[in-house]
Amino acid sequence: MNVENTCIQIAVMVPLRRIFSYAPPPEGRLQPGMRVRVPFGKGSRVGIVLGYASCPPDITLKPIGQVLDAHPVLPPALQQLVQFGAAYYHHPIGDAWATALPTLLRQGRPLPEPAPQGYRLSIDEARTVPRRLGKLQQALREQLTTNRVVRATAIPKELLPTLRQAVRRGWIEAVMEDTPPTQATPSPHCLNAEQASAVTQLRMARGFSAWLLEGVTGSGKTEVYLEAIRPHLESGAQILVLVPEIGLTPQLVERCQMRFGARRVAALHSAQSDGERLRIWAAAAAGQIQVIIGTRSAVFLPLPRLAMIVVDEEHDPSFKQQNGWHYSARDLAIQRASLENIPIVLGSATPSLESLCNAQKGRYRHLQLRQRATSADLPGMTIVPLRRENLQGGISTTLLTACKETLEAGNQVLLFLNRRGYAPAVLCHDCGHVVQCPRCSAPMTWHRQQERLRCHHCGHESRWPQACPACHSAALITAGQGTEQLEEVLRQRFPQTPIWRIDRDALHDRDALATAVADIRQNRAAILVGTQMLAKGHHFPAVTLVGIINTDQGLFSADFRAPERLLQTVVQVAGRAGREERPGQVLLQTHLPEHPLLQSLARGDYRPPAEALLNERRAAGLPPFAALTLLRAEAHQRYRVDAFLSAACQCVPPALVEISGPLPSLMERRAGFERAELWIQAPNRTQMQKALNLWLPQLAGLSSARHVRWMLDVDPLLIT
Ligand SMILES: Nc1ncnc2c1ncn2[C@@H]1O[C@H](COP(=O)(O)OP(=O)(O)OP(=O)(O)O)[C@@H](O)[C@H]1O
Ligand SMILES: [Zn+2]
Repeated sequence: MNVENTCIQIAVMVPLRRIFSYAPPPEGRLQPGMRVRVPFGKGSRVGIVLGYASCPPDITLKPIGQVLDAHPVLPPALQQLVQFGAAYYHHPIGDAWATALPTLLRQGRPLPEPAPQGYRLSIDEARTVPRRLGKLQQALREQLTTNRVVRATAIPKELLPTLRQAVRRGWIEAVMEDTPPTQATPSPHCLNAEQASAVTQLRMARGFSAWLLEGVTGSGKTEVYLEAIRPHLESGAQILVLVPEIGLTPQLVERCQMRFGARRVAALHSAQSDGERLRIWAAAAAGQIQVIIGTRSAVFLPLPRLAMIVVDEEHDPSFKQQNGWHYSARDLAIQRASLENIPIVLGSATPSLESLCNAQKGRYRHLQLRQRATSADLPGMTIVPLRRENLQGGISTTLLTACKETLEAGNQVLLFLNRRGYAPAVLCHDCGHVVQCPRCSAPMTWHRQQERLRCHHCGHESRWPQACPACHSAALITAGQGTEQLEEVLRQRFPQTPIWRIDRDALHDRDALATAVADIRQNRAAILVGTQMLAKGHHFPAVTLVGIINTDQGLFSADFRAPERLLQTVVQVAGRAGREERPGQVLLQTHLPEHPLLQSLARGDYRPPAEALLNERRAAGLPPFAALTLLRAEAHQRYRVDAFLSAACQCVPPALVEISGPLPSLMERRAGFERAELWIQAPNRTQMQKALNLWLPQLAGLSSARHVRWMLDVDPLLIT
């Protein structure tokens, strides 16, 4: 007789592509989404209950070690989201769960009880209160009433033990949720017609719908989000705002707190301690926080009364995780909105080509803000041809003159250069040899302040070489400029002017950036030199001149998305100029003044060059007009990488996809690993998924797979 056994399926938090079966505990039924500790290998691991299944009777199952939760840690919709994301990006389910949960929960710590918001006398106080009250009890009772919640912080410290005892006895009750809901302050501005129309449409949205809010820099997109979410907050609902970087959270948190009250708004990001993150996570999950502003992983935050999701700067590549689970938080946010049947808004001045395409196809509703919200005009853009120009530290005379005039008028200058360090390369003046990272196929960057050569890819460091490794000459020189050098040149030219350098070396953390931003806003004439960090979302009222030092970097890259990113960066950086009364101007330094992309960009609008790039993608059969996946392999020996990729090529399901490769990666060597990849192209995502589902089990079974590290990047964003 063939009697089937029941087993329980567990996503164990390890990077293995399989689900594990255990014997169910004798009593109590476990629910999907609960954490358990299970015996695994020689030790134990935390895992997530996926469900019950039947298994053959001849298998002996190990019992589950310990049940960690009384309830699922994520609600059903988010369990589905993790499941979907693991399947779509073909990532091990256990590791996907580990990524979705805060570190302490992943380690098996108990879910903290959320702290009560306040206290009141319970309704049957008359029945439960002791007949004779002590002095402290009397004092406590005088503080409280039945119909009003008194905040925990308002109760004197010496009464707290008495309070706890009273709660246990039942004559005082702890209130977990705030009532009544927020009284939000309306916008201090009178919204213009386009803003008002966007707000009206968003407020009317019911059920799932995706909206692209395309608004030029300074058009008041944030104001639109705030006004669109206000009625939700007033009715007690929750809003999730995803931002690409923690650097952008402080200003947004501050703006939201001013409007909706400090306690209603919180940020969740990687700079917080594990304990702090868990506390915020639990408070949000208990419905105590109404607006949560977070980076990538906040997309998995449980929010019982979620009414709308906002993804700000949706074009930003930081939404895509670059290691481990390669998920796009923006794309999963859309999936989440659909699962929870709520609207989602993607906002940007420079929408990604994917989102533009979705808007054109009618998959997203398109909202546009074509004018700046203040009376300011968008800055004019001028191309500065560099050929034959006299350059000082990479700055042309034209740009230097413009800096001088701007400073003399008491305004601020922002110079953008997306390269940290003093110089991006060190080379031999005699033989031309470039000093390479010994572990990567990339030159070392010179950091003069620390007197170190550093590899920006693997972190390898060394001293300035005593002689050229190739010809032993001592004539080593730096080549090219980084922000450190730019700062130095400017200090010589403008010794009286305050200069801020804003990059990861100068400002280590979020607080340093926030302080710098605040100082800059207070100051008059000043120069800001910075990388990407400076480009995003900041509002500097006194900046009237923006200079882009090295426009051409993005035109030579082998990454097919580089021109799109160049376009977005230039428009975003340019958008920092002339945001208030004083008009702004932007100077683009380039060796390729006739380049059609730059010509089109210099006319000021994002859309025409973006459309041109979309046409190129269509012609080349690249995303968003096709689905793309990368299979990358790494090993210490190149032949192992090639053997695996060639074998992988052989078992591709025919006719579903097209394969190019094996091709060496853009960085052929990184951190000591040889790297190569296959490019898999399909006409659409459905076909791609079909092919990957057939292909992946075979890949894992290849004997050559044991000698390489391999990973799939579905919808790759940054090609490295
Ligand atoms: N209707 C309005 N009238 C006047 N000022 C406004 C209005 N709406 C927004 N502003 C102001 O304009 C400035 C820019 O607004 P906001 O930061 O919302 O723009 P944004 O589109 O999000 O900007 P960016 O994308 O460039 O970072 C802010 O100082 C804001 O207070
Ligand atoms: Zn390196």
